[in-house]
Amino acid sequence: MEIKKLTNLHGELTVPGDKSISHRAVMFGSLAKGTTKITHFLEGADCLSTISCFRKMGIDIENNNGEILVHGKGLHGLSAPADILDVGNSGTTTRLISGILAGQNFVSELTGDNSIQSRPMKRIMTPLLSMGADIASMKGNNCVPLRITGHPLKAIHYDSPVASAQVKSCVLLAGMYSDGITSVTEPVLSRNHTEIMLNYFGAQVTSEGTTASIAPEPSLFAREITVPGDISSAAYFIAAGLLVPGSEILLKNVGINPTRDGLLRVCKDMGADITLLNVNMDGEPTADLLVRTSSLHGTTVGGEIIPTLIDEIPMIAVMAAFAEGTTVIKDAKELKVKESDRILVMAENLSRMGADITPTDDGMIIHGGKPLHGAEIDSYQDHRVAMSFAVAGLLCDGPLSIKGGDCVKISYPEFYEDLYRLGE
Ligand SMILES: O=C(O)C1=C[C@@H](OP(=O)(O)O)[C@@H](O)[C@H](O)C1
Ligand SMILES: C=C(OP(=O)(O)O)C(=O)O
Repeated sequence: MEIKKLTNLHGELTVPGDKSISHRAVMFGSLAKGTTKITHFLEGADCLSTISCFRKMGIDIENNNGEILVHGKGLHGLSAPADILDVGNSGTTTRLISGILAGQNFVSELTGDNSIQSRPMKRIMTPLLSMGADIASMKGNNCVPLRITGHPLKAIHYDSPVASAQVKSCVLLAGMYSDGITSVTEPVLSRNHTEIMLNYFGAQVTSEGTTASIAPEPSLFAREITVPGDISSAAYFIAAGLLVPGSEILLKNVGINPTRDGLLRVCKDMGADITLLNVNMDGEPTADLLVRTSSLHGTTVGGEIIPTLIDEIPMIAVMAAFAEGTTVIKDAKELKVKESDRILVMAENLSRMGADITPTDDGMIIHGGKPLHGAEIDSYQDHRVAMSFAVAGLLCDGPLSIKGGDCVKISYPEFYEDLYRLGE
């Protein structure tokens, strides 16, 4: 994939629906009674994997030109899949569905692509096993393929060693099939879409600080859900709008849930000109983001903000390379266990472009402002890496190409079209 140069970016864009919220809408809609209607659903490969898994468990899911109808069958309405469930590339599908499968009255098996087969699943197996679940890694390496023999579970309190919404959600979902109140405390608050949406469907979920609790056996009822634009997808346009000279873009209806909006706070620290318009705080908060070219400087990103921008760190690393001064990213060890090792992959590729970047054990140090040249970038089939370097390619000197650039289909199938449209 060759990245075309753009002189400036102008106009309006509605980014696709939030990936985390799209997954959850299909899952919870499947477990609710009645028909859930989802608009602005993200038709990326990850969310299509979630749809395919629930179809295999007997849920009728219609896709009418992007409007999704999930004909839910209630908490105990799933049926045994005839076939192995394919989670594709999606960590969210794998970890959330495992919590649901642990409480069913049937056996299921999950598998996925090479990347997902090397991502850690012990983090969900540990709490599920302590709830009495029967879950095993079929290769004995704590990764997928997983085999789950469902049955009723014991309620637990789980002190999670990682701030992970996937772990938290897995335990809360298993808690729906348990014999009492199940709760999870995490070291730092992670995204809370599960808590918000399960309550909307009729479950009783409470949150206090970094602890979320759920009551068992909820009656979930079908809902209408409009998925906000994904701030993780908006991130590439925020960065491009800030960095490409003479740009002004309006990103419409972007989700700004405080457990997801860390990127906006970091951009502000770096000197960005971003104005929030039409802020709507009902349910999942949203706003239109007006982004204008700004001269950026380095910053330090670490601590409690990390889970609120974890998927945006590849883009922040590229922004830091074009900003003046030093940026330190720390407390972000989780980057090593995403679709690729995002610390090493960002350091390798940015170095190829001539950036001054040092990977560390839990992040990276970037001395920005050096002129960057084009290079051949390897995405390692990681969608966030590909999109971050597409933005870098607009700005560097000379041509930039991305190996495996079509992996953007995981979270943003129309990414290149949207980018080039704003540059016309
Ligand atoms: O719950 C979710 O929807 C997600 C949680 C995060 O992962 P972790 O829970 O592993 O931090 C994030 O990186 C992922 O893209 C989506
Ligand atoms: C880490 C990501 O997703 P998942 O964990 O669902 O594969 C991501 O989208 O950046």
